[in-house]
Amino acid sequence: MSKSKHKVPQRHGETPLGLYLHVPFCSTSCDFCGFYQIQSDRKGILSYIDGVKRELELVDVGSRKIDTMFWGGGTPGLLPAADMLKVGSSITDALGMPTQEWTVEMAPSSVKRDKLEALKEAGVTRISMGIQSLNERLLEALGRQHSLKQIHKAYNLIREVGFRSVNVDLIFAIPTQTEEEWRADVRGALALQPDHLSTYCLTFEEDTALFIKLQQGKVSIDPDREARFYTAMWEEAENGGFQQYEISNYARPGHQCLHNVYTWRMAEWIGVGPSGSSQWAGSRHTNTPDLKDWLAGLERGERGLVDRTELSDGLLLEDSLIFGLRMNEGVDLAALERRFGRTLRQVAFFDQLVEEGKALREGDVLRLTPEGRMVADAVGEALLGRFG
Ligand SMILES: C[S@@+](CC[C@H](N)C(=O)[O-])C[C@H]1O[C@@H](n2cnc3c(N)ncnc32)[C@H](O)[C@@H]1O
Ligand SMILES: C[S@@+](CC[C@H](N)C(=O)[O-])C[C@H]1O[C@@H](n2cnc3c(N)ncnc32)[C@H](O)[C@@H]1O
Ligand code: SF4
Repeated sequence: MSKSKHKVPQRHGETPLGLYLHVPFCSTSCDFCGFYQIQSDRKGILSYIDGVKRELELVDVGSRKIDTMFWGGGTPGLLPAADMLKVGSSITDALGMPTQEWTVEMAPSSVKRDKLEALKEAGVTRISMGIQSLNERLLEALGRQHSLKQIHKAYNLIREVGFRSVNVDLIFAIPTQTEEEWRADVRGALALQPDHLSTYCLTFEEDTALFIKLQQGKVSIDPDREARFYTAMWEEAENGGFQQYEISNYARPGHQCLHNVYTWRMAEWIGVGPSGSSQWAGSRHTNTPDLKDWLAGLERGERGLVDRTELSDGLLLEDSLIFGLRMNEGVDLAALERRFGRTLRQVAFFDQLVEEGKALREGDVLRLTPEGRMVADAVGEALLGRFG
């Protein structure tokens, strides 16, 4: 596979604009999950649908179109088909259809034919399914509701209805998981023949069941084991013909998640729904995470924003470098110089990364080597504050 085939086209002119919709409902609470989610009930769902419509009335994008849309959660796929269609048309009536990509996250237990058909009819192009593992014991260790049988059934149904791209998510370094079990999970996921694979190292999020186990000393974190699992995944994915395009993401050519790529390139996005985050209109801001608080704010005619940070060129440059270096395409220092008016091609820190074998320089492009990608978090931390 040639590298060029993996390139995401660069947009010229306007910065791409994305819309993220947070759907906070779940039917269960997984032991690892720190995302804002609540148990679904009819009253909550109806007030949410109304809230999304109201929030969109407060978002003014002028004549701009949205390029990508991502419905994450929570479990967007938990909404009944008719409700998904209502939310979808509130968005497309207000902002138009996304011009390039529309992803909806589904958990295997929420996948139903009528929902998939409704989503396809509405214009969804990409389904992302959190399978997490193909090992029943590990699914249980994660507190997941679905079985292996449900994964296969849900995946086959998604393929039958037919979407342009299908992603599956896997988690690794789960307590008690062996390296061979992890390799088997990657091979098993690739055998499904998805277009995209996301692999996440298990993180212990505060207030989750697994975090409590960590505090009680019942499970532990081993960075060396995580590094071994990371390398194993890399080998298995490459053997299976998948190329990494970002630290956690692999895709067949032409199937990278554009919504994510644009956020890593520091484009603009608007987050709608409780806990939705935006990079928009000169600031980074997050909606209040609580459904009731979010609705109360909308009643008063406001989006209830918390954590507001004004965007500065320094912040955007720093994040363009941190997130850009996590992608295999790396960063084009000359392009960033043009965008931010800063000298970047002669920065000693980048030369040092090259000397240490952590990065490669090809003309104006700086990208991490495999060794560099293993320590991408540390590289990112070292970049903090350098350009602010
Ligand atoms: C918003 S979540 C959930 C999507 C969907 N509700 C589901 O469970 O299938 C998106 C993905 O993030 C990953 N994830 C969430 N919490 C994680 C954690 N603590 N450690 C590693 N990966 C995590 C999982 O792979 C999950 O599928
Ligand atoms: C975790 S990623 C990818 C999930 C999956 N692996 C895939 O490939 O579809 C989900 C996307 O949702 C966005 N996202 C997640 N939570 C968000 C929030 N609260 N506000 C805004 N965007 C969010 C992330 O920035 C990212 O672009
Ligand atoms: S992983 Fe998905 S299904 Fe599980 S609690 Fe989190 S959002 Fe809900």
